[in-house]
Amino acid sequence: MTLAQPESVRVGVLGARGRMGLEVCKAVDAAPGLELVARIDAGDPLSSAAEAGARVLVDFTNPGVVMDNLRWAVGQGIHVVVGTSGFTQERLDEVRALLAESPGTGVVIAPNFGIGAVLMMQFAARAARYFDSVEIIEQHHPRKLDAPSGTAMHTARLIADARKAADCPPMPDATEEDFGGARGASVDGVHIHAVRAAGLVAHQEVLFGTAGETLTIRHDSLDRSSFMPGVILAVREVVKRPGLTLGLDDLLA
Ligand SMILES: NC(=O)C1=CN([C@@H]2O[C@H](COP(=O)(O)OP(=O)(O)OC[C@H]3O[C@@H](n4cnc5c(N)ncnc54)[C@H](OP(=O)(O)O)[C@@H]3O)[C@@H](O)[C@H]2O)C=CC1
Ligand SMILES: O=C(O)C1=N[C@H](C(=O)O)C[C@H](O)C1
Repeated sequence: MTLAQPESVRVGVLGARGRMGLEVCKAVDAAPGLELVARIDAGDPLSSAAEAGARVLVDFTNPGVVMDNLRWAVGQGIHVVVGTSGFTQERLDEVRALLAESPGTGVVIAPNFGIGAVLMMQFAARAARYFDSVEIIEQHHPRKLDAPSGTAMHTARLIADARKAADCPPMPDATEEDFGGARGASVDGVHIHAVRAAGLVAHQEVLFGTAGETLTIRHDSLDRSSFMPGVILAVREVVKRPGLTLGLDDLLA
């Protein structure tokens, strides 16, 4: 008697020739139970993913095209794992509205698939209420298109929410003159400083300060392989989770 094998999950990668896309194709190819059926990059028709029978698409493209990809995929009932940055509240609301029209379809959007980065964000949210000041310094390779990074923006929002919930007063800051953005970008009241330099991959520090002490929480992605366990976990989970899942926190719980 032969036992029926569970069918493998057919996966397509959008942005397949990019820095992340190349790594994701390798990781999907090597993952038991997943089958890489489509590698799609700029200029390739999205319809080739449907023709290849992709059940899940992984998107590592760029903030300018990711919403079109999502509109198409969710319209087809194809689950999507999104790593691409650039997700504002308005964009997330649009994704929720798209999903409401396509019950049963799942989308996971994670600002960062690195386990250490997920923990860094959780720890930062936990610490936020206990310090007078907090600023974020993110550092990336110079070919990154967006600044601040999606991870830094998400961290800032988590910190702002935690401080609001704890009724924290505004952070002390006497700056009156700021020549050309020296204080960085303010996201929900949290300052983010974006560094771009050759040799870097993806790094972030969250610097807390209060009377007589500081706390620095730092995460470094030294290689893009750091993101792969999180991406593969999301591909396996998205087929079981209709609707929008934001971040990896629920998947790791
Ligand atoms: N969530 C996470 O953990 C991580 C997220 N990221 C994010 O992922 C995104 C990609 O990063 P990275 O791989 O470094 O970027 P790359 O520029 O190396 O790769 C993006 C790829 O997408 C291609 N592309 C552009 N338009 C389309 C389209 N319409 N359909 C399919 N492919 C398209 C690009 O082609 P072309 O160059 O010709 O335009 C390029 O090959 C960024 O937003 C980055 O911030 C990155 C690392 C980790
Ligand atoms: O472009 C990158 O490289 C990265 N992008 C993501 C972001 O914008 O936060 C995740 C990670 O920082 C790497």
